[in-house]
Amino acid sequence: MLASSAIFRRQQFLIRSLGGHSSNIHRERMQAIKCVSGSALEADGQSILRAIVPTFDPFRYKGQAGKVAVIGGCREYTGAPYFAAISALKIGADLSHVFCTKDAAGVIKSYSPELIVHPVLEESYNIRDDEKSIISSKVLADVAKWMERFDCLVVGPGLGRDPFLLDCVSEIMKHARQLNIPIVVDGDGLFLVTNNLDLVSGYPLAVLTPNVNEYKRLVEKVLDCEINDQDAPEQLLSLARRVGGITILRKGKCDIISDGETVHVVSVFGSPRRCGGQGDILSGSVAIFSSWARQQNLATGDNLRGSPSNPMVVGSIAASTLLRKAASTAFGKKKRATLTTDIIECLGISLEEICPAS
Ligand SMILES: NC(=O)C1=CN([C@@H]2O[C@H](COP(=O)(O)OP(=O)(O)OC[C@H]3O[C@@H](n4cnc5c(N)ncnc54)[C@H](OP(=O)(O)O)[C@@H]3O)[C@@H](O)[C@H]2O)[C@@H](O)CC1
Ligand SMILES: Nc1ncnc2c1ncn2[C@@H]1O[C@H](COP(=O)(O)OP(=O)(O)OP(=O)(O)O)[C@@H](O)[C@H]1O
Ligand SMILES: [Mg+2]
Repeated sequence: MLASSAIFRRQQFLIRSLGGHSSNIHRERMQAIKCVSGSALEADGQSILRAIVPTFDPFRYKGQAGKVAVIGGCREYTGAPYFAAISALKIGADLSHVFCTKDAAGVIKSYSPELIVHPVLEESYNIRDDEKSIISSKVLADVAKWMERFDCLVVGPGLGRDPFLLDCVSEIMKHARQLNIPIVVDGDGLFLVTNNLDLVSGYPLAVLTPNVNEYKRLVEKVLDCEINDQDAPEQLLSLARRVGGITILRKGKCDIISDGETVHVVSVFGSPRRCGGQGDILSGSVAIFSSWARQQNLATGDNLRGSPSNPMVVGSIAASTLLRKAASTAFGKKKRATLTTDIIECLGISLEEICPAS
């Protein structure tokens, strides 16, 4: 049974209690939220993982376990899109694509023959002003012809901040949204979205995965205030509501997840190493887990019993739980030498310990 129902009802009550009043009662409720952070708000990530990971079935064909695409990878950053895309595969996706710049494509291909790499994005330095309009249309067409096949896009790992490239990515996001394709936004995708909130506002299939820095920019832009660590769940709830009920996974010592309706915390200990790339593993993981949660909802026409009703929230909890377990296992083996690739190598065994393949 997922997420002990008494705890879940209690947290639903606490969240419903957040009404934006400034009364003493409201203050007390805020205190209650603070106190339950890490207890009643703690998600039962392992049960959620067991509920959404598909069983092996000889009648399933390639693609049914998930097809994801990462939009990212430029001259500077080739590791981030690789980490996101390979993590989705290692968890169990059937196909993982990367749409990146021409400079990055050869490098990313050389990391892994498993990834399908499309060298379609362009940066300003490579094109003339009079070419921009035609190239922008071509970039969108090159991605759009694949789009309907994907169960989820991850926008942003290693994308860079070139203005022309980001304009093209905005068009890609608008197209994905028209087709109702879920979008996980991370890294430089968050830079883009924070300055263009309409790209995700009111889209229930969007998940933002900000780190401390990215969250600060988002809070300042949307709520026009500073980060409030005392009332972190409450602030995240307000933020997710303000952006129209999208899901936000705030990364940090505890990962906090909200869609403006519920708040969940994943605080199981991961690793003390803070090497770059762990957030990229997370974004690729959210993509595949939320796809599986969505598939289950669509197949059964129902929510997973006892778990949050929003598949994007379910996928975020699952991803955070697995990443932390894999990071802990990798650190147990490699200690100070633990790197992101070591954590990726531990994704499979960590998932196996929670939900065995047979
Ligand atoms: N191998 C690769 O290819 C990887 C590529 N990556 C890609 O890089 C791109 C940019 O992503 P990002 O994470 O470096 O950008 P952002 O969050 O703006 O940080 C920038 C700077 O802000 C600071 N800072 C950070 N945290 C802070 C804190 N808590 N509190 C205070 N300050 C803090 C810190 O700078 P410092 O102050 O230490 O000099 C940090 O360096 C993006 O595309 C991403 O996907 C990564 O995925 C890694 C692996
Ligand atoms: N202080 C911390 N203690 C424990 N775990 C943490 C801490 N900060 C982050 N994490 C974990 O590391 C994961 C990645 O978060 P992080 O803040 O490093 O993302 P990021 O900065 O976007 O990473 P990347 O280098 O890939 O861009 C999160 O899911 C979280 O579980
Ligand atoms: Mg990041």
